[in-house]
Amino acid sequence: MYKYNCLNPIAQVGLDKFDENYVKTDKVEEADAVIVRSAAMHEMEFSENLKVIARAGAGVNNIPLDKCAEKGIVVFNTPGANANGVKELVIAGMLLAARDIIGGINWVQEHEEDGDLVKMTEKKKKAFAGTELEGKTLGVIGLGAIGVLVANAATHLGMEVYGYDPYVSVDAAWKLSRNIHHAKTVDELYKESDYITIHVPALEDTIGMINKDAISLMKKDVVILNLARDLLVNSEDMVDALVSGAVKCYVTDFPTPEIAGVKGAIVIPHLGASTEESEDNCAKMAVKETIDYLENGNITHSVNYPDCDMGVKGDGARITILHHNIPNMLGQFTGLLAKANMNISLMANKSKKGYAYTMIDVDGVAAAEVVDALEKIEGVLKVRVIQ
Ligand SMILES: NC(=O)c1ccc[n+]([C@@H]2O[C@H](COP(=O)([O-])OP(=O)(O)OC[C@H]3O[C@@H](n4cnc5c(N)ncnc54)[C@H](O)[C@@H]3O)[C@@H](O)[C@H]2O)c1
Ligand SMILES: O=C(O)CC[C@@H](O)C(=O)O
Repeated sequence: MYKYNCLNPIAQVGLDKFDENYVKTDKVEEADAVIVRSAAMHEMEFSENLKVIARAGAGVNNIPLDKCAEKGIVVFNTPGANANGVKELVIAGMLLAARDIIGGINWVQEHEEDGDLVKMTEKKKKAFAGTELEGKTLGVIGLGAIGVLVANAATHLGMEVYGYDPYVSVDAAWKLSRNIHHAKTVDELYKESDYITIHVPALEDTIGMINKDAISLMKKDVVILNLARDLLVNSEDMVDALVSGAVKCYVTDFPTPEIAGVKGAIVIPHLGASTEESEDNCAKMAVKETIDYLENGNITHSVNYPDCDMGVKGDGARITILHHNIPNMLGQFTGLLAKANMNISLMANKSKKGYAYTMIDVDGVAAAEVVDALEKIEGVLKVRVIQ
């Protein structure tokens, strides 16, 4: 029996995938698995029992990845599961920036009781006129799951699109329309674009990347969209740019006291992934990853451990070992098993940066003293036996 805890509301269609071997608990300290959306986990203490954290979403900057890795907790996310929801909100954001749709709707609401609303409308509407997206240039920073969808969709709106991503995956490159211009530097993208949208994770080298220096390279009246993370944009520099008119409009999915209420800022309350479809997709993927890890030890879409898959566990025991990526670990594991006269039927070992994962299928059961001995090997972080 496994216990799971949800730190945020998670779509029921995903939780329904947990069968009778799983029970929901409100006590995070007794959970084997935690399913989370945006809840901040950096200050949390993790119990020895916690084996997996599944982020029903893409961004993982709310989770202390290294602390989890050191405690032998595998963290998953759900790549691409909410990408379409975000793409559609980016398109909406560009349209809201291009025309004063919000101002117009607000005006109608203010005058909804006026008897001569129809006549007033025809006089007033020029105040809310705008421009079209067709023919304008869009720069997309980050060509991952969301960036590719946004870039491709924008070409269908008749926009000229530049994409920048020095680390683009082969998979993403295959999906990218051939009409997208490849920006070799982000500065080139800044210079060319009427609209700029950013779709990168919050990392050391991306935090604050949209700052006064970057803005100084952009066209005057540029529209900037940030549905990725607030930290990517230096808010002080953005407020200055909106006030001076260097940036015409800043569309953000992250309300902060500095930016909310500034003229030219369109501030959305983190709704990028808040669609029925995205929430369902994320929940289903997060639960599937969790079950496969708990029951088979397989890792798919982890952000702090390597992916590693040996299929469905067979009749014998499966020993899984999370450990540091250092020399002679495999030799020590197999040596111990050989000494205990245990036969290995299947084995896999994968590494990712400083961490590694070894899966070993043995015939029969795994003796407790062997497990104890494995746990004592220096560099081993967690040993699990799935019987
Ligand atoms: N508003 C929301 O509700 C919402 C929803 C989903 C994702 N997000 C945010 O959007 C981000 C992107 O999501 P995704 O699903 O496309 O992720 P992804 O991992 O598929 O794509 C990220 C892309 O950024 C690229 N990248 C990394 N560093 C870069 C750099 N310095 N310059 C240019 N490109 C760089 C990577 O190569 C990758 O292709 C997430 O990390 C998350 O923070 C927000
Ligand atoms: O869970 C959410 O609503 C937001 C998710 C989003 O920020 C993400 O990074 O996937």
